[in-house]
Amino acid sequence: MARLTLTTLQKMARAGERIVSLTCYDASFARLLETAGVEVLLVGDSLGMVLQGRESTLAVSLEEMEYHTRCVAQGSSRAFIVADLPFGSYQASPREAFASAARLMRAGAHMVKLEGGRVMEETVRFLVERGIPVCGHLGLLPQSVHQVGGYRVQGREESEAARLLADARILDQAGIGLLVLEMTTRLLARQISAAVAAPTIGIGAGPDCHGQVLVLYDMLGIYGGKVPRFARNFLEGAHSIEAAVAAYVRAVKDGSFPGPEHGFD
Ligand SMILES: Nc1nc(=O)c2c([nH]1)NC[C@@H]1CN(c3ccc(C(=O)N[C@@H](CCC(=O)O)C(=O)O)cc3)CN21
Ligand SMILES: CC(C)C(=O)C(=O)O
Ligand SMILES: [Mg+2]
Repeated sequence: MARLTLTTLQKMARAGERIVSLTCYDASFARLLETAGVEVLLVGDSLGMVLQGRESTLAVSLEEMEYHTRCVAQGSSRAFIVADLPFGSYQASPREAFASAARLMRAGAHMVKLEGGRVMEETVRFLVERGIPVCGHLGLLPQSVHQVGGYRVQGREESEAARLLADARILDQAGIGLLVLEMTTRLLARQISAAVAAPTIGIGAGPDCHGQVLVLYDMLGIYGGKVPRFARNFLEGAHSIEAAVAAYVRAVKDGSFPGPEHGFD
């Protein structure tokens, strides 16, 4: 089977077919996940928490992201690979972002993801104009955890929701190809999903996004730290890891995941 492209993902979203994504950090899981039907492999800086045991994503280096991106790319032939730009590798300037993004693309990513709204407008344009597809990330921004003061739901206040919706429009206009929405209210995620051209991929953002993503270790129930309420352990009741991932793929496709208990009103 041929490689999934951004164009195919965007067509799926427009046709109402939900996009299925999981985080992935190595070759063996890359093969297993895409064989089970996962379409987007996200090499997330969450690896700082689930692989390295740190309490935030801030310490993850660009070298580490390159290494894991290379591992995932080696094991994958079908999925669309998105790699996180880690903290400190892109915020200072569009040029810094381009240099970092180029390293992830050369490691095998098909798109890079960066956190932030209007402050990233110029950077998104700079990368996209130079041929690097960009995924936005709004809502809870784990790289800003010490500014926000914790991993909390975003957009509950009306002014905050209005700012996030405006940020989504700005990123969309700047040329993002996908948009991750993390830990927002269901209503805000629905409004953003209707307002932007880029397909939205939700994590703790309710069922109305164009797709869903979870941290792999959360959906297999093997993360030792605090597991967010929006995650579900799909290994429970499954007889193998492959079956657990297949159950996740089915649940996202048929809309049964996420349920109300995995979201925020
Ligand atoms: N294992 C793991 N799963 C994730 O989803 C994840 C990471 N790591 N690392 C990067 C970010 C950080 N995330 C987190 C981390 C903790 C909570 C959490 O503790 N949430 C509580 C509080 C909810 C609230 O205050 O409203 C929860 O019960 O969900 C949420 C998201 C999401 N991402
Ligand atoms: C949870 C996803 C969206 C992420 O950014 C990560 O895994 O780092
Ligand atoms: Mg991340």
